[in-house]
Amino acid sequence: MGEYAGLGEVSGKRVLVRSDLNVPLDGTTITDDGRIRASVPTIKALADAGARVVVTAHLGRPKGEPDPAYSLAPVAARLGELLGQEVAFATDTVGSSAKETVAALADGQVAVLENVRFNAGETSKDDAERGAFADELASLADAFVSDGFGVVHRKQASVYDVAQRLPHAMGALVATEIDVLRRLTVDPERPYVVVLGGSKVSDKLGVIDNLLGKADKLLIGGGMVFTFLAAQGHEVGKSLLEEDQLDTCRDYLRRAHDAGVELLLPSDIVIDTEFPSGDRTPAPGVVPSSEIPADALGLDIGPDSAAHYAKALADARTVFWNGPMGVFEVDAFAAGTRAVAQALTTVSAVGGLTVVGGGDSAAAVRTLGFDEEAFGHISTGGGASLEYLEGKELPGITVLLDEGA
Ligand SMILES: Nc1ncnc2c1ncn2[C@@H]1O[C@H](COP(=O)(O)OP(=O)(O)OP(=O)(O)O)[C@@H](O)[C@H]1O
Ligand SMILES: O=C(O)[C@H](O)COP(=O)(O)O
Repeated sequence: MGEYAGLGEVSGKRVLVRSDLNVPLDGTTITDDGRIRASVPTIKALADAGARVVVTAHLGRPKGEPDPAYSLAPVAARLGELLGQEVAFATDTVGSSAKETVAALADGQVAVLENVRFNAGETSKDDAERGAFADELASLADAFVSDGFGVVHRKQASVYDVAQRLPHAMGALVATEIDVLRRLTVDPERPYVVVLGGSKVSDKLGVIDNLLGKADKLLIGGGMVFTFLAAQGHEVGKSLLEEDQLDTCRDYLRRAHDAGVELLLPSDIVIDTEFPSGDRTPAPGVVPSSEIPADALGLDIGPDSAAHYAKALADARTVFWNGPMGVFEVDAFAAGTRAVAQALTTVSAVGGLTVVGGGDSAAAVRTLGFDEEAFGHISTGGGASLEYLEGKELPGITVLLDEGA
């Protein structure tokens, strides 16, 4: 016998758990298992309470049909290691393998269903198509726990529609993440500094709109830098550039100035002539950010900028960081990311709140050898945490709070 908060007695019940197990893979090798580890407590609590736990999750962005490169099989195996118990794996999501696997579960056992995005209904914009797939998912379970914080900003069948079809509860991970992010939005201790980088530039520019009214300083790094530099009229060579966002960046620069928010751009850039690839030895150089050669591309913030950013973070009491400062996966372009991570640990050490959000940012702090405990909170959500900070409605959260659901 055992209960789960919000669901009551779950012993003997089939409980569908939506986790975010979208981890970086090199072939079938998981290069960072942070999201799997973060998903364990909810799955374990349900299994310990005697539930028959059915985990559904996505990996990458397959095109609505099976694609072996995106199979969750290696993830299920790793989950089994972390749970210390066997985890069954269904080779489809709602087909005969899923049905047989779920039917074979005993109380306290766990199964993982194959990548939910192998089904077109999962991400369909058509409510009926999504609903029909959610019906199939829901038929596998008696109750639903939403624990995939990294996907709560997606109105997708396994995140949103399924919650309308089953008794549901918020998982422990989602509850913790929301709790920390609330502390960033409701009266954050100042100075409040936000560091933004990474490569999903247009996805992330939107958050600046909202942060201009909230943060004291905004530090820009990663691929995001070059659209700002281009907006200032600089040559950016072959660097990542989103031409259609130039006006937006100009607007942000002007508004930051008017609002007295320090919007910092790097003064120097680490460049190379090619994007790093396995068979080529990097040939990094450093140039002022206003002098990027036409045949080069920017791959990290330069050493002067890294030192300047570390200084800008030194007196912060609250920091949110999303997106690496450079292509940290390659050592030659990791120094900027390392410097920012180091500066955050210093803020944490003197009692400030530091939050790292984003799959790659979280992976970066771990692969660069930092102790996770040196940060206040490492969020499993990239886009999700940004949309929360933007003040946007998160469908995967509102559906849980909706009494009618
Ligand atoms: N100057 C740059 N040019 C191209 N890519 C860059 C540059 N700087 C960083 N990157 C790449 O950005 C990627 C991470 O960006 P991304 O926006 O996905 O961040 P994230 O922390 O994973 O957030 P999310 O979880 O939202 O995806 C890394 O793989 C890194 O190599
Ligand atoms: O990696 C993420 O941010 C989440 O797993 C969501 O993935 P998505 O951006 O493909 O929806």
